Amino acid sequence: MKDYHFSAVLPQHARACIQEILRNYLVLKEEEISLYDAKNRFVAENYKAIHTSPSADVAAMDGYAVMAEETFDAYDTNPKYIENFKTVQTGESVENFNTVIPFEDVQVEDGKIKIFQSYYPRQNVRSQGEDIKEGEMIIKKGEILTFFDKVYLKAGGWLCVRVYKMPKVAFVPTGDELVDKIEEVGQLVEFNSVIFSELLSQYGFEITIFRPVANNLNVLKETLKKLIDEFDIVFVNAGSSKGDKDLTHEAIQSLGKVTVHGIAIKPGKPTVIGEINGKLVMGLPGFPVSMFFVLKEIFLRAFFDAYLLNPKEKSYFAVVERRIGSDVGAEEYIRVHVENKDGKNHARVLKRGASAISSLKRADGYIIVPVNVDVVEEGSLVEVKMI
Ligand SMILES: Nc1nc2c(c(=O)[nH]1)N[C@H]1C(S)=C(S)[C@@H](COP(=O)(O)OP(=O)(O)OC[C@H]3O[C@@H](n4cnc5c(N)ncnc54)[C@H](O)[C@@H]3O)O[C@H]1N2
Ligand code: MOO
Repeated sequence: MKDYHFSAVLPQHARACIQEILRNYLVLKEEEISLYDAKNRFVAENYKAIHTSPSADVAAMDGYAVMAEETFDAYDTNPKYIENFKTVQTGESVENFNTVIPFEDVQVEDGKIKIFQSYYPRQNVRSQGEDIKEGEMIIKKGEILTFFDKVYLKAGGWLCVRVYKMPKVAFVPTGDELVDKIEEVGQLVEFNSVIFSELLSQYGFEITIFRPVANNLNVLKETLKKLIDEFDIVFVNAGSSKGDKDLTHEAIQSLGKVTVHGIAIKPGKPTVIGEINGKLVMGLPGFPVSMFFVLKEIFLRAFFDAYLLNPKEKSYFAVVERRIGSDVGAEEYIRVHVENKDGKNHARVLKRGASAISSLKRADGYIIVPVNVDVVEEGSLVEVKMI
């Protein structure tokens, strides 16, 4: 008789299993690419600024570079003529002067400039190294390149950057009911591939999405056998729990080894972690919200830790609007809408069902309720991880 019983390991154990499999075969390669192509990539080296910016004290306005001290006794009823000056454009070195008077503030008479006020030293001057100093750390090995990291790298003298080549991953949806467009009652649109692709492309994974595979053990096994040679990691979606048509566990077990079936998380419990020919194969739950959290909180966290990568994820703090109950025995991921009222962030819990993507669409983020916590009291301050 089929075993319908479901056990579950702690999330940290599941992550450790993923890391152990990965460490045995997957070394991240590196490549050097143009900064302009380095979208969502992790750098493979420390980067320090090669030059200082600005490289000298420069004018912040078009005008006349002068010594501020020569202007101190000038005011509107006591204008003063200055002979010692240099005409400068914005960004040009002020050389031996320390202040810039904008063109529009002076009158030029007989090769001298007539000024009507005093100026303080360094007025309208950008100091050497004000933005970037030679040798300053711009980005550390393992960090993801953000928008302004790249601007900073270019300003600091780098045109190309060494980044990690992320693994080639395959996404295989399973289920007879899945189609791209509904033509018959009972069919469902396959959209989990969009979640997979959007999420993993944020971190530069090389993603291939396959057409849905039928609920047939032999077909699934043949598919996995083929893909495991070509890809670094294979993800099978749906069929990961213990229904009669849930074949992921059996397919992986018969071709390799299953190390985890069931993780103490909610949603996302029916997850399979295994290996075929030494490579990681994961069975992700079919419900979209469950799949999202398994990828984000189990797979990606394990992956980033294994390769010392820092995705620079953002979170903020909010006050819980109403008491939240949670199951003891499962780490729970609760979607929240966050609103700022009277200068304070308030988190309101959204629908908790794992089948409805509307809760993810409306969510600003989610909070993590640890395995051993059953209540988060109203008014508690919680960390909201951004989606
Ligand atoms: N007897 C039990 N039944 C279920 C359990 C359990 O513990 N015992 N767990 C429930 C939980 S929790 C989840 S989560 C789901 C996930 O299980 P499966 O991975 O086996 O997923 P399926 O049943 O095959 O599919 C669930 C649902 O998701 C739809 N789906 C699947 N793939 C896609 C896709 N690519 N795009 C869009 N939607 C997809 C599928 O049509 C189903 O409606 O199991 C519970 N059952
Ligand atoms: O794991 Mo299921 O994902 O609880 O809905």
